[in-house]
Amino acid sequence: MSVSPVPRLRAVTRPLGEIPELIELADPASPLLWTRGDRGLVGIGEALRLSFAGPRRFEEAAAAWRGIAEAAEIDDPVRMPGTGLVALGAFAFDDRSAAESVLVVPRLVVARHRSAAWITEVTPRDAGRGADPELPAPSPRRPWRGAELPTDADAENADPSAIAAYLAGVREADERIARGGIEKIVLSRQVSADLDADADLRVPLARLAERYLDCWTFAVDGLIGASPETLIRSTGGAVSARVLAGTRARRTDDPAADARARDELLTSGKEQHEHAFAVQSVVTALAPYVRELRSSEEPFPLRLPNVWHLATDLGASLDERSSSIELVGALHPTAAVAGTPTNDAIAAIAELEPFDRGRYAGAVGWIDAAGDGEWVIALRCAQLGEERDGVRPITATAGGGIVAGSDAERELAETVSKFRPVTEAFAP
Ligand SMILES: C=C(O[C@@H]1C=C(C(=O)O)C=C[C@H]1O)C(=O)O
Repeated sequence: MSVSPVPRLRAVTRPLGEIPELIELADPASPLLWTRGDRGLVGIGEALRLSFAGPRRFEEAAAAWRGIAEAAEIDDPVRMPGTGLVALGAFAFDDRSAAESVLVVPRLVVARHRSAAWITEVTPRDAGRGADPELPAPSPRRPWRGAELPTDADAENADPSAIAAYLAGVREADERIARGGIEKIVLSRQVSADLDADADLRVPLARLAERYLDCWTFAVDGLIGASPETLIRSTGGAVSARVLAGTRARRTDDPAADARARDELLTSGKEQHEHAFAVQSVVTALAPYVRELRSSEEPFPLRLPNVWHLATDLGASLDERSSSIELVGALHPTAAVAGTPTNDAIAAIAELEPFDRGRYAGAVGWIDAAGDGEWVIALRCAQLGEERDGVRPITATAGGGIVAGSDAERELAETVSKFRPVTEAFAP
């Protein structure tokens, strides 16, 4: 999409004297949120929405955003990451996806970074200057009835044909890998349910943010989740990323079994090998854009409430002023969510997964006028659809990397663990 004429926006940021409750300020029906621990931002209303599709979606979004940022008048005495003009975004996984990729500029942004808090109002530049933005009152909580996402094969409303298709896909992927030429294919499956159309989406967001402290909890255009995997964080020339690959379910009921699960993950040759693929794919994609790329020496165990992951953190200095969306475009899709080699893995996913991933395994995050921002891989998430007959469909997706010797039933069990953040967040 080309944005012409370029919208001319004014962003006015002012410090806040109190620390706001971000989630409470979110719109209960269409929240815009990005938060982790004592930092984050909530968007209220929309000043501008841009939509992109196809193989050039990242480039087009980066170019459109650069034009909008250059044409904007920004009054920002606070000057921290996320002050001034910001957009939240969500990008589809596949070049051929029917799902829109979007950048949304909220009309109001309320944000905090540790003990600092601020508010930003965005208006058209030609509208004239108004009074300073004021903190709005949160809307009252609505009743919550939730939805039961049938992730277990033996759940009452499970879809046996979808589970059979997933298992057949994993076996076929394993055979293709055994024949050679392709090393890893990430396969996923979907589960759906209906949610009351007037459900208060602050309920699942508060649950995710409270439980998944090491994850970014997000809500952008109906995509809601809490992801542990930082695709790219870019602030003032410093970039970082967190690569995950390798998973074991947590055994929180039995500390000794839980420690064994962690140790097995750390010592498994298969998991270490799969992890190395994923790290290499990020290093190769990032290398042309950065200097002084460094990584944690060995993969470390990342403990989440539902799973253990093998994790590697990367850090580097940005070479030129590439925007965070350009970096996302260069990195996507990593081996963690597609496989290796990338193009063969993407083709295999299109053949073996009987659905469009939409924004699952795409990118979700935010960008500011300088191009800085934070983006995660859209994992542990669900997409809400449009209202029909008083309900909104909710579809969650989870998957895992299939490599030589993967076992289909174990992979199925792993998806159940990966669905947990979302099933528990949306539960009654
Ligand atoms: C594909 C997902 O997760 C990815 C796959 C992992 C794996 O195969 O071990 C681990 C973390 C993520 O990179 C998902 O959560 O749906």
